[in-house]
Amino acid sequence: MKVLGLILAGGKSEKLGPLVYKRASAALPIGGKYRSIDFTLSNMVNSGIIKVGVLTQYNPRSLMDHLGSGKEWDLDRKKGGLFILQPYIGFSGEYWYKGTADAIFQNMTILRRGEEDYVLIGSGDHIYKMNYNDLYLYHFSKGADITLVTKDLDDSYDMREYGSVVVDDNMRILHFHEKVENPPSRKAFLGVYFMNKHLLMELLYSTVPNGGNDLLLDVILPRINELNVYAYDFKGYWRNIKKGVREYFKINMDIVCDRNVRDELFYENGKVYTKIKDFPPAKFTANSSVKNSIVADGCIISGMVENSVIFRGVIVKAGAKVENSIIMQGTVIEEGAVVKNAIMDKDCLIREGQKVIGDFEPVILEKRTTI
Ligand SMILES: Nc1ncnc2c1ncn2[C@@H]1O[C@H](COP(=O)(O)OP(=O)(O)O[C@H]2O[C@H](CO)[C@@H](O)[C@H](O)[C@H]2O)[C@@H](O)[C@H]1O
Repeated sequence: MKVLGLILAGGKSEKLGPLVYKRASAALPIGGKYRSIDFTLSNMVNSGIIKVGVLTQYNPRSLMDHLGSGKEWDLDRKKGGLFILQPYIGFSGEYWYKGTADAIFQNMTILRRGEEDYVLIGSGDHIYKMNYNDLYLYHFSKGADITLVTKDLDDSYDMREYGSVVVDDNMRILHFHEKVENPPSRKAFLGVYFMNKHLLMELLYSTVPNGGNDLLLDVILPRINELNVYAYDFKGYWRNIKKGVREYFKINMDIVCDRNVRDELFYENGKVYTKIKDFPPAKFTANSSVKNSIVADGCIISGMVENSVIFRGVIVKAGAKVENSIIMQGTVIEEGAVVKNAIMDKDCLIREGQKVIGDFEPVILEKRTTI
């Protein structure tokens, strides 16, 4: 069975503030060396998908730079491969994507021409590890037209931010309430769809030209009773960086502090692939002290680092302290500086003795800030 992968990566994620001023959320650095999109893209490749279209729109430069030819995911290939699907100016006008359905509709050629029978749609914002083969088997066993991946969310998620799903005893979806004030259940839609490609094409042809631009709200939900739409419960770790700065911070801290999360994301069901950069190994000098942290290649640590994620090429000089923080590539923290509860974007400079201290809400320093 051949499956086409589509990754929605074009939304503007306003809740991430300065972190997405210059990049798409799908390109946000995660866990010391990855970008957010690596997780869904690697899940697809690890599940045997060899053709993937990435739908981009908002701030695509660094995302495209990261994806390149797709070789890191083994997608630079003659059959299949990686397709970056950006809006374009055509003969009869400009075509910004007006929503998720419109984005796919405008790239109908990739659906029409491909030899795949099925399509799996995911998002570049989600951090999880999943083997989609189990989803396919489930879909066929239920005789489903469409299967949506769901999860029973605990109290650490605000259910008002998610689609809330009500199912019958057989997991067929009876009701779907999109981001409502009083969600009827804690079973949330995770933004992953699986269906027959020809069904998707039919649905798009009959919806998008009539002004329905959103895949969930305009294409799927109006037909939820008419089609067999099933929920597939995912039990593993799943979070969405798009939900805000705290969520982004939490995901990184989960990777540092929770062994189960690390095992699940990085040691089960295949690897998470990413763009490799040839930095030398990290160096810890004689007076450094590093506890419960991730430190990437190219770093030179002479100070103290605790409960933090330190990306490539960061320098923490003698006597400096970094605690509960995410420090992105190329930042320099000079002698005696203190950084606590902070997210520092790339190439910042914290001068000798300066303090950058956030509280429950981490303080964010934009790219190339000097303090
Ligand atoms: N014009 C465009 N072109 C290309 N890509 C675009 C796009 N507009 C948005 N996207 C991308 O599509 C994905 C879905 O974004 P949406 O804004 O449609 O929904 P959201 O993630 O808030 O909720 C959805 O996902 C959550 C789970 O995260 C569910 O609970 C909820 O029911 C569901 O609506 C994101 O990855 C986004 O970047």
